[in-house]
Amino acid sequence: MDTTIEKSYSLPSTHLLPPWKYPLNITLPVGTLYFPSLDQNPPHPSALFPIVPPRSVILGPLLRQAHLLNKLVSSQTGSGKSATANTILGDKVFQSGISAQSLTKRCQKATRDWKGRELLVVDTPGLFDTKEGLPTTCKEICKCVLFSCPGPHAFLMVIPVGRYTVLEQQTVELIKATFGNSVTKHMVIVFTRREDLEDSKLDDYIANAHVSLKSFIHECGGRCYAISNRANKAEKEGQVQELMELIERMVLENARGYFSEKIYKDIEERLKQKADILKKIYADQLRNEIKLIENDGSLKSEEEKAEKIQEANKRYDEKMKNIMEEAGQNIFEYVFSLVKNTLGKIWHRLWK
Ligand SMILES: Nc1nc2c(ncn2[C@@H]2O[C@H](COP(=O)(O)OP(=O)(O)OP(=O)(O)O)[C@@H](O)[C@H]2O)c(=O)[nH]1
Repeated sequence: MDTTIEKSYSLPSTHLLPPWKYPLNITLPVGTLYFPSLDQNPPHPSALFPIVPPRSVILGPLLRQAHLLNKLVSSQTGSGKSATANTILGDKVFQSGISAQSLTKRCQKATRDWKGRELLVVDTPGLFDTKEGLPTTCKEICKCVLFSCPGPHAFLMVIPVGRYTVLEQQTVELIKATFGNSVTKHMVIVFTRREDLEDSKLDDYIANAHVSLKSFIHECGGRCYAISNRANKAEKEGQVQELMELIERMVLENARGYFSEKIYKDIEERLKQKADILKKIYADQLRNEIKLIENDGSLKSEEEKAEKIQEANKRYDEKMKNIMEEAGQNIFEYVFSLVKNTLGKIWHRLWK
């Protein structure tokens, strides 16, 4: 299985994928799957397939609340976002474990080849963590947004079985404030610690759940799934299959669309514009460089010139390979101000 991870900030390479590839993005605590629309021009790689599969899932550490949980629920650790991401990725890619503090410090993404599809999972750290503060939280959300641009197919809200406190409710409020209310149309609730249900069914658990959880499930169109990240490998793969089927149904219900509201809206366009400008700059640079080499009197033989030109072409190719990442870095401040403006309005109200 091909699993890769990038811990530092970089953009997903979806724009550069050959047409036969279609990645799936996942974000943990809130996971998101999105399908590109078929009339996209040029069509998104995944739009080229008759049955459009989820392209990206963000398995949602969109919200990390470890410090708050520590206040209210002693010895409470993470909800299992990284563990769920690892289950989906089929490998221990992200750090997961018992800790009084959030283990995941930075937004990170990893991809997996799953049944011929590229699955992109975004794991975010301490988001909405007041200990980190608003600027750090905004920065991590920005990375998450850029990782999953032009928008994820699904947000996976990861909650352990037996827990739905005021913290989870606040988290949901924050997600909605950041991404817009329609985010729930792209949301699946993933209950971790499925084994704690023992002989009970998830339906029975939900039937007896607190009204606030029932209402949240209803908002998410009844989409929920119980997962055990402690299951053996074969069982985990079976769970991933079921979860993906659920996500695919949701994506089809959403007219195969990925989540592209609010903050995602013009980011894709800006990314493209910035990338086009950079492409032009680098193409001009290459042309000038080649001209200088051709007219360089100190280079005696044609072989010498050809070698220099080849080197210049190589440098150009390298820049082109990283063009989307560079474009993302260029618009980072813009995305940051978008997120900060939105989140700043509710941050102090929710976390006071
Ligand atoms: N029994 C059981 N334990 C689980 C399950 N999922 C996660 N865990 C455990 O719960 C603990 C926390 O899981 P993480 O994946 O680190 O949780 P997280 O939400 O990413 O946590 P932070 O990154 O610290 O915020 C770890 O010890 C996991 O092994 C599950 O389905 N069953």
